[in-house]
Amino acid sequence: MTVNTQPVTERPDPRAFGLPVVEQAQIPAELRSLVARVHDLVDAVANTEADTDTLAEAAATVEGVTGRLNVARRQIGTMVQRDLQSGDVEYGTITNIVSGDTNPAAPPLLLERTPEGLRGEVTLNTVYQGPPGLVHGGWIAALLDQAVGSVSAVETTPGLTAKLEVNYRRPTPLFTPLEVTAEVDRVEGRKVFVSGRIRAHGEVTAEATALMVQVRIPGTETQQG
Ligand SMILES: CCCCCCCC/C=C\CCCCCCCC(=O)SCCNC(=O)CCNC(=O)[C@H](O)C(C)(C)COP(=O)(O)OP(=O)(O)OC[C@H]1O[C@@H](n2cnc3c(N)ncnc32)[C@H](O)[C@@H]1OP(=O)(O)O
Repeated sequence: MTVNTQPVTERPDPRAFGLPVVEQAQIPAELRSLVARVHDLVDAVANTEADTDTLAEAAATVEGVTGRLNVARRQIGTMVQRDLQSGDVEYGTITNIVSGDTNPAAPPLLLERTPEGLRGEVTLNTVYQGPPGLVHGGWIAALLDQAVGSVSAVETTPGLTAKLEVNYRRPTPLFTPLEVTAEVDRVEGRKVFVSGRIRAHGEVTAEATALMVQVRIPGTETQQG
């Protein structure tokens, strides 16, 4: 069910909360490349059995690079503005652990609008491993939290997760395309009831229901209840 209760023009601008906003197109290609290289680096480090000389040399190199990058850091809470294929505008935290554009630890999960809600595909490597060969249950919850939070933000207004219930139906495999979907089920005042699921090979491996509570937007308290 699509619940367009909030016209795009009324979506809150994070700048009104004092948060800096970066347009997605303004993220330098060089930073995107660095994020991808470091994403691969984390996987390499997690799995390497290289000799100790190589490990020591790599540690020194990485330490040096880290120092050079830390000379200029973003403000905490910096947001990224994304233009979805549907024409909608979405805001997200730029270092968001699941979807953040500049976070090498993010898989990342990229979501697009569908007639029902949001949909994305992601394949996870051993960095996200819990049981052997399987995705960590906390990461399954993180993917679902992100999907339901985003669908609530895109179809209504942004909120915080008040409650998230996850049912783990089947093991969720690594190195397998995972389809993540989410939709808004109903809205009651500031409460947005949402649901989401993860499928592997077309079969549901995990599903969630959640309650998002919309952030109070200054000047709209009476309309929001
Ligand atoms: C900051 C500005 C941002 C601007 C722009 C943002 C753009 C972002 C865009 C896109 C992002 C999408 C991606 C994100 C995805 C990830 C989401 C997360 O991981 S969120 C982090 C984890 N969650 C928390 O840390 C919440 C901690 N909890 C709280 O802060 C509060 O408890 C909160 C906000 C949830 C509610 O507090 P209250 O004071 O605003 O509201 P009350 O009056 O307590 O509740 C409102 C209604 O909800 C019910 N309610 C609240 N919690 C409930 C619960 N656990 N179970 C059942 N009902 C609950 C209450 O009973 C009440 O219902 P009745 O109006 O009386 O009918």
